[in-house]
Amino acid sequence: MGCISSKNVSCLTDQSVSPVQENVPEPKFSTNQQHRAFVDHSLETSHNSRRSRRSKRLGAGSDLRIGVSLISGLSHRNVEAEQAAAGWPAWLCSAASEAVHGWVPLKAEAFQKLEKIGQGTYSSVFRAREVETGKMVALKKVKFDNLQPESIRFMAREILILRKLNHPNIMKLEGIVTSRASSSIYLVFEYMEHDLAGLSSNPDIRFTEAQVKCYMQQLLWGLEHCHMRGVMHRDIKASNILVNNKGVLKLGDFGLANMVTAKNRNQLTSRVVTLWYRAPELLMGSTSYGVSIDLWSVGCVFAEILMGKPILKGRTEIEQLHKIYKLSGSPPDSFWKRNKITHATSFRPQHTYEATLRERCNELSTTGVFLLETLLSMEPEKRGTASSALNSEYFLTRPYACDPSSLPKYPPNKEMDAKHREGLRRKRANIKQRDSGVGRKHKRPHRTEHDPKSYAKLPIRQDTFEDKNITNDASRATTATQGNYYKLSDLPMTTGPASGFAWAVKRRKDPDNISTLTYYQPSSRSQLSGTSVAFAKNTFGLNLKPDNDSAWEVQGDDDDQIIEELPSEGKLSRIGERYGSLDGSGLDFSQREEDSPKINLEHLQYGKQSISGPLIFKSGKIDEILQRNESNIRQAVRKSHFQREQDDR
Ligand SMILES: Nc1ncnc2c1ncn2[C@@H]1O[C@H](COP(=O)(O)OP(=O)(O)OP(=O)(O)O)[C@@H](O)[C@H]1O
Repeated sequence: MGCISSKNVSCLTDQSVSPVQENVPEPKFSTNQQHRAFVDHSLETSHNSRRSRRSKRLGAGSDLRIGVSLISGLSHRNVEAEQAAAGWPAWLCSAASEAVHGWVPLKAEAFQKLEKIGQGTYSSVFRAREVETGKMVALKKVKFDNLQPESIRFMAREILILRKLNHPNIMKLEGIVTSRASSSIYLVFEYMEHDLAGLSSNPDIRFTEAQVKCYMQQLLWGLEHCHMRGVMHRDIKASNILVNNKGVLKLGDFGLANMVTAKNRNQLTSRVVTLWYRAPELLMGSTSYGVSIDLWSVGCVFAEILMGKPILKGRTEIEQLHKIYKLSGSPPDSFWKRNKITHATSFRPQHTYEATLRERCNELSTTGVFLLETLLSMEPEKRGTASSALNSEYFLTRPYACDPSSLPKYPPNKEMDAKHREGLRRKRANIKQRDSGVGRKHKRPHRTEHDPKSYAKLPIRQDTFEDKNITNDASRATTATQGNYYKLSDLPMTTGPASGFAWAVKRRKDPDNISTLTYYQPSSRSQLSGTSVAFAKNTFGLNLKPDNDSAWEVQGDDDDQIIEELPSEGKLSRIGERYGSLDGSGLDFSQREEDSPKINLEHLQYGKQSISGPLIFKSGKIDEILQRNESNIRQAVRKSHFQREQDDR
């Protein structure tokens, strides 16, 4: 698909600086050979055009690093003036002019905004009709603070990365809607009817092996393109994989994506990827990971479309890791020696786990199991690459991947629709329960299967550290012990009443004696994490039994009531993550992420309270923390509701 119609619009006005070949019909291919030919050709074109752009000293939008230096070579004032004349808002030109270089903004009147079709952590997505052509598009309203250059620059990073990519299996940015007077922007994408989360969770849809191969192949083609262009996606999950009615799959949401550069290789943040899809090295706090984290996520998606539900649904980082061990087997001794993991002892399970992947995927062909095992290897280097996955036996043996056009036309069913259905189901269940007078007081609704965001994002909600060296649960625990500091997230967490964590409620009832803070189980389905136990023991001298591995696990796959209360706190922490790599020096993709200054959430649009701010306090002030935390939770919930109302407008 080319640009939005050229009259209203305007993607790239200057074709010589176009980062992508605009207005070129999208290539279609259904075999690996056709795809390979496309990749070879596009890489060649890209290298040639880069060379010519470099020599012309133009082309800021295409090669991001070149872009930055070229822009800085030009007079910033001139560029800004030119962009302002083109209709871009001043705040955007001054903070991230390279993101829109060579483009002119689309006008809001060119689109008729229809219903809301998606709600992400950083965005609200609407279906819209392009007035002139009647074409359906998706308008993604990105959340950021236009008064904060850092916030603008990180929003702009998504634009720059999207402009760098050009592939039929990658969501293409078709334009940007804004105006000189506007404080917001909308990214314009082709409208996609489905996402893989919605399709795979639909009990009426069961994919054949040829269909699974078709989706997986398209996903891997798209990912191969990203990796070849040096882009790590860092948020691959079923809901970010969109599918249209022609059976074409596109990888979307590049909001957490980053470039792989020599400079940033060892300085990335580990707080990326939604928990259920997060690779073990990230859970262990790695800051020097590579594109193989995306392959792990692809493995999780592969299993999800085979099984109809996410395969690794942890609620905390440590529980996620434990579920991984149970699925892929605990790593051998050599793993710990070779990978030199800080605080390895905290991550090592007490028991050896045999892999259970084969049993869980017993309907999958041998070649499929082999590919899945490869993608879900504990050791990043054993996961291979997107290209090696595409060349695996799985795709080369019968039944071959079907042609996308032969895929059925599914009824609308996105992650969002699944949530709607779940909402209706809950309402009906509540009414029934109320009418029959059965059930607990204040019973909270259950979360849909496909809502990893709420709890998947929970564990990383408190990632603003006093000590920049603290990068994971284990190190938090250690530092806490040494420095007499602790974090709330290191304490045991159980389900409980809306007013706070169950253990916290129990603690309040007995405020004088902290050592009575024992393992709290009654109404809970979640239990203590191993790290929490060790931490509590070290810090408070508490004996928080049980001390076996099963304590890591949340019993059952059902939801956790208290976590239900926290979406906006999770949201804030994701914003913290996203903006956590700022150094105020512009859109330099090589900048350190791990060392970045703490994000000041106060300026974000959610309010002035530092909801997910530092939660490291001197020990002995537990009541203060509990109170503060509970009031933060309540505020976060109120703000989340308010924000949702605003977003819906
Ligand atoms: N082009 C599109 N067509 C149809 N729906 C879309 C499109 N792009 C996004 N959506 C819907 O909007 C949702 C949110 O979009 P997106 O994932 O880009 O936002 P985000 O704020 O980065 O979300 P997240 O919290 O998942 O990181 C998607 O899950 C999807 O259902």
